[in-house]
Amino acid sequence: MKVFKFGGASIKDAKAVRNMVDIIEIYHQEPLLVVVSAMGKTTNALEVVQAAAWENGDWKTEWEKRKMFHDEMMANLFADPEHEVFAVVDTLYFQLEEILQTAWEDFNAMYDAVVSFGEILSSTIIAHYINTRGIACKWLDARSVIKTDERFREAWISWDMTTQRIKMDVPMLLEEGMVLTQGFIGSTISGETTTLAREGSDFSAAIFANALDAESATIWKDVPGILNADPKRVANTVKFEEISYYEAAEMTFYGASVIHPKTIKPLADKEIPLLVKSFEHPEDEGTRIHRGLKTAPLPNIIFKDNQVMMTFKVRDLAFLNEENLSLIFHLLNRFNIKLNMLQNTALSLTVCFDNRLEKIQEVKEALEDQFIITFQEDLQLITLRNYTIPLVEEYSAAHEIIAEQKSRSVFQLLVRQLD
Ligand SMILES: Nc1ncnc2c1ncn2[C@@H]1O[C@H](COP(=O)(O)OP(=O)(O)O)[C@@H](O)[C@H]1O
Ligand SMILES: N[C@@H](CC(=O)OP(=O)(O)O)C(=O)O
Repeated sequence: MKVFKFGGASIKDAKAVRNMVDIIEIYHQEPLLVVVSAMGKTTNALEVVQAAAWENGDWKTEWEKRKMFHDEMMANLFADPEHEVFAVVDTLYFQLEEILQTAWEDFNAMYDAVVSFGEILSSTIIAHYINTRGIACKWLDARSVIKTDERFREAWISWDMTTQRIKMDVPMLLEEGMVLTQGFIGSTISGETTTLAREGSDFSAAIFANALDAESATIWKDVPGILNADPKRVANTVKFEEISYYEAAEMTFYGASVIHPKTIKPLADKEIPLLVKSFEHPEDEGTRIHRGLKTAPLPNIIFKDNQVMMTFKVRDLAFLNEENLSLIFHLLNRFNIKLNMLQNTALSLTVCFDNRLEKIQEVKEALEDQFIITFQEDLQLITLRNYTIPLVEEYSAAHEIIAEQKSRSVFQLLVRQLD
């Protein structure tokens, strides 16, 4: 069996959804599980709705716009205005409005309950539409099989339970037709909705592929495959025909946003190839990520925006020893901060991480007694993997460099973010 994943860009309007189903039509004769994300920018919109509702502000204006977006999508896809999908989606709207009017104690739990509706709505509409195209399609609520802990907004998978449930439920459904489910969402043991962190639908596809021992997982994107850089930022990019799991894992770690970083491991563990293909040109080869390549890795350029650099300096002239370092790392881990670069001297440690709301304040409050803490925002991290000297010179000359670091294959420049 195969697993496909279609992200927000591939289902951003009715034309895109029709194109997605054209692709499915080619493959649905063999067992197929399809994971979808929310349509277009719905997740961003629902984040705004939820934040407004949390503050008892005006959530209705943005929500009405999102409802209209989905209504227009359905009007475009379903010729029959009496089609049952309209009533089903109305019920979902009603459920979400109830959630938005509930008094929540935990911001993150409320976030997951609300934002997950992006995927629930898209999968409901698309499953009905696929059926109208004469393809048998079973809708699966991913929350019934993807089980997680209670870290709302960035939940961790309970692997044993998830694998067991997928193995128990999905093969039966696949006997009746293709299965359509949601990326990004799961639930706790007690049934509360969780999400796997932004852009987590690629990871969901990898989880399903792993549990079902799929022959391959295909992620359909608006690019021809994995390129040596984001084509939105760099001209004349080159597509990789194939790369190793190792290369792909490193690229995503440093911030190549084409695939979610957690996607690679579940596939590599079972040696399931990952194909990244263009939904605009489905006949083209795309990029194949698999095991054991001997080819020399090519240079690639990766950008990470909105970085903060933080320096911890000892308060006396005692050196920054292992005990100090472990205290800092322990707290960074507790606040779920992933370091993108780090440097140390005898008296200080400098780290760089994604500048997310409240993180700087949390770290400062926790460690200010022990260290002098300074920080600088609005930075960009540029990672040049398998770099060449001319590439380093080109990027160094074009930016104001705040810090830099190099190893044998990776050159990192922390620079002031250009507008
Ligand atoms: N190395 C890269 N190769 C290809 N695309 C990249 C790369 N790095 C970043 N991207 C960006 O990833 C985008 C596709 O990912 P994303 O927008 O998350 O898709 P979706 O949300 O539809 O799953 C591309 O449009 C491109 O701008
Ligand atoms: N809809 C979620 C999950 C996701 O992965 O989306 P996409 O596949 O469009 O990146 C998000 O926007 O974060």
